[in-house]
Amino acid sequence: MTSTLLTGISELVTNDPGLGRGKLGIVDEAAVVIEDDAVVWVGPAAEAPSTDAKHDFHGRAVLPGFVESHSHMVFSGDRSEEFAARMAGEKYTAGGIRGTVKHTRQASEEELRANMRRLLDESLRSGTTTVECKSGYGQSVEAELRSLEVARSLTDEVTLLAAHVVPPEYEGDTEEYVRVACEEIIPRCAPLARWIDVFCEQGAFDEDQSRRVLQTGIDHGLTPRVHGNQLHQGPGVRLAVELGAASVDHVVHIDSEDIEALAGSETVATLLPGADFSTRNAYPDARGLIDAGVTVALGADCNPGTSYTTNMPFCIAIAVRDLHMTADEAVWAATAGGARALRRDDVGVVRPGARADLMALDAPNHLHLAYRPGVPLISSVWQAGRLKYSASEVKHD
Ligand SMILES: N=CN[C@@H](CCC(=O)O)C(=O)O
Ligand SMILES: [Zn+2]
Repeated sequence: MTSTLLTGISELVTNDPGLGRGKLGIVDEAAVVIEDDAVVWVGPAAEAPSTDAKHDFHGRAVLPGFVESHSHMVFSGDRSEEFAARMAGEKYTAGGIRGTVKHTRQASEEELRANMRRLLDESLRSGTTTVECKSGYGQSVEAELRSLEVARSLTDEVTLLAAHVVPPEYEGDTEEYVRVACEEIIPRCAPLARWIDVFCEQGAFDEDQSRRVLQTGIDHGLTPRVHGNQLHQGPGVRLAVELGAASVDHVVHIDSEDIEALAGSETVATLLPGADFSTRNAYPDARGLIDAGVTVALGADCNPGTSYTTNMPFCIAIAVRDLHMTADEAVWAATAGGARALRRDDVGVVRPGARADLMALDAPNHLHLAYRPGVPLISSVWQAGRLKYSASEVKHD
């Protein structure tokens, strides 16, 4: 077993208040020792133990890799025209998902896998080392099975989004599609997933239909997560809390009772500001949620309809500028918050025993993630103890 000392760290974000300052557990002039895929030591560089090898970050800030707890990366097709129409004044509706269902059903498994791999590589280059991925653009037994096979070949965090939209063959008969989802899709697909999700929204699935889908998933061993309150005030948040969901995601159109329900629960509120940006939706009341004691995660929500970005630093910048989160809150939400939303304690933190998922910034501290929006600050990314990405240098001839 080779031990490697990571040193030259101007500021280390550990997300463990027992290791350093504040909620981010910051250690200045820090070092980290990794062995195989795990962190084995964290502390001030001056106290670092001797190791077999050494890597110098030359004064960069180092953080845990981002934990993306909400993505839809198994799809085919392009909806740039829909985006352009929205920017020209059209409203986003759940119906746009059907176009992606059509293309995804027509694509080969290899095409779907190549597309997801491309998006995962893109995520990694912007610092993301853990990615949850949903099905939901198949909406038939065969197409959902294929989507889940693709997702689980590339990530451990796989979600069966059995009810994302009513597919064209059941148009006008949502009840019949919910029956198919509960009696056919979920029983066949559940062994391939960890989570069950539903789009609880006007134009998608109502409270009762969403409850049946989630409960069927629970009966088949899956843990619920919910798309709720994205486009309208509705029952999503309260349903998520009632069923003990790990997370309710979007939570834009909420009231004080929703906040109260979340504050007294184990359900994380996952904010997806990239989707609100690209749909010209309102932004969620992050301050109201955080100040009430709700655990908040940030996700990029990569999907072809509402948020075709994998870039967590972009979401952090919006969260700070427009959701009025502090940079510390936004960085925590994109790392430890995402881990909470996935009920994981081995990622989103840098402490002994955690998986060695780290990123170095071309910056002296984490504030630069919000302070320098749009700038590719990610200098290198380590996943499970291996250097997976290193930014190339500009050539000066
Ligand atoms: N809101 C539902 N699902 C996706 C959008 C899917 C789509 O438009 O293709 C989301 O998280 O924003
Ligand atoms: Zn989504």
